[in-house]
Amino acid sequence: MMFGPSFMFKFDPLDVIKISSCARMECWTGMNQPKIKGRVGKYQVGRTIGEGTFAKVKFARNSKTGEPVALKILDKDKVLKHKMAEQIKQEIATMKLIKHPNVIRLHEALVIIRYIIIT
Ligand SMILES: Nc1ncnc2c1ncn2[C@@H]1O[C@H](COP(=O)(O)OP(=O)(O)OP(=O)(O)O)[C@@H](O)[C@H]1O
Repeated sequence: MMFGPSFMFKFDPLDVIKISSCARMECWTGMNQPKIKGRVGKYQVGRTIGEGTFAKVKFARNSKTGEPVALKILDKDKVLKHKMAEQIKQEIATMKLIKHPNVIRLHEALVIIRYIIIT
């Protein structure tokens, strides 16, 4: 297959992973013996700690600082099916602005870039 100027890349903004401060005591007490199963960027990812309607939440640890975090992987198919993309984008934008000791801090939202080649 030849790739030329008639091809373009379309990034899908829905493959999102959210990294927040972890609100579970076990995240902090288990910090010294984490069962790390994989890696996403600078985060070492461990076991699943919760599941919601649209996402699975896993224990993770910032490999540079050692800080435990909650890594939330959104289920793209469910998000699309329930037309929740706009609401999730809005939630991310709002959470980034909130810095309060009693509110979970959203550290970052990573877009997992995949591409579809359009001819
Ligand atoms: N920052 C966090 N720290 C620790 N545990 C978390 C964190 N975020 C989510 N969880 C756990 O993961 C579960 C699923 O979270 P999620 O945000 O996907 O859904 P939910 O808020 O419980 O419900 P819904 O899907 O209806 O919004 C939570 O119930 C909680 O147990």
